[in-house]
Amino acid sequence: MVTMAVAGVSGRMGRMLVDRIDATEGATLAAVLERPGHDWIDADLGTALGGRPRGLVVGSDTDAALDAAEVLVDFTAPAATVAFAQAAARLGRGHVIGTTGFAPGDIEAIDAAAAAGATIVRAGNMSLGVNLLARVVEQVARALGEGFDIEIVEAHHRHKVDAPSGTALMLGEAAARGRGVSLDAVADRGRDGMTGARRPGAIGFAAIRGGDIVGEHEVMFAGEGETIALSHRATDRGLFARGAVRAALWAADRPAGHYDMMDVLGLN
Ligand SMILES: NC(=O)C1=CN([C@@H]2O[C@H](COP(=O)(O)OP(=O)(O)OC[C@H]3O[C@@H](n4cnc5c(N)ncnc54)[C@H](OP(=O)(O)O)[C@@H]3O)[C@@H](O)[C@H]2O)C=CC1
Ligand SMILES: O=C(O)C1=N[C@H](C(=O)O)C[C@H](O)C1
Repeated sequence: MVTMAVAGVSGRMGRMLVDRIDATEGATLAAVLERPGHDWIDADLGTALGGRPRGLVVGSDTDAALDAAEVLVDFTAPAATVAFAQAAARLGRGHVIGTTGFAPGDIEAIDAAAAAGATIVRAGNMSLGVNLLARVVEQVARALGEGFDIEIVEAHHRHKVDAPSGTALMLGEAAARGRGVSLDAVADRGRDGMTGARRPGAIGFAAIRGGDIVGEHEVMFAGEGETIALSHRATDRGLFARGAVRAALWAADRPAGHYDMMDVLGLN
């Protein structure tokens, strides 16, 4: 039985993770966390979720949660995630990171935590479909070369706070890998006003925000006289929770390191 803790348990993904862990054979929910000062702190999780008490109290003490659990599943916010990774390193635990919106320095801190003893699985998208799509995008980008312009369009619900989405960046990285370039060198992340003509070799990003859209991504390869479009549409957030719990089961008996969902799915 793999013991798991969920961070950000009151959030959209936090609630999904509780349901998914409860439904997964071989997984048990051992601790739940919210940020200090949150309304749910010290409440029984079952009651906070509007049901019966279940004898699990919402806390804000990361070390106590990691004493109780082998793996922390974390869909929260960048600053919180970096601190969780450092705690996972200190205590030698697994850390599944679904959080997006990181700055480059955050990724360096997560890498350092993995090097210092945490078993980290991090992915901007935990679904099988998107991870397969990333593989296909890499191959298509390699095959087509710079005669085709790459544009990535993503759409999400009105509450999303980061753009481009973690998934869009993951797909951009895959396309850049296919072309043998660094995404940082070619990304065009926002156009407005007199932008000038498209930069040759750019990988462009556009973000739509509205309503309750779960997550939609399209990678467009626009050439002369033809366009190829590869897309993924998530219709149920439970999809991401399923992938995250699979990653947590996988991480429980792996050595420390920084892995991604391709490792979990056996696509690497
Ligand atoms: N990789 C993937 O497959 C997916 C990734 N995501 C990503 O997951 C993240 C969360 O998304 P979502 O659930 O929609 O967002 P929500 O805002 O609904 O949930 C985030 C939760 O984290 C809590 N939180 C913030 N700081 C801390 C902290 N220090 N300790 C504990 N809890 C904390 C928030 O509390 P409060 O509201 O009080 O600040 C909130 O409850 C986003 O970055 C999103 O992009 C989402 C779906 C899939
Ligand atoms: O915030 C979300 O909701 C999602 N975030 C992830 C991202 O940034 O790509 C994954 C998914 O698209 C939903």
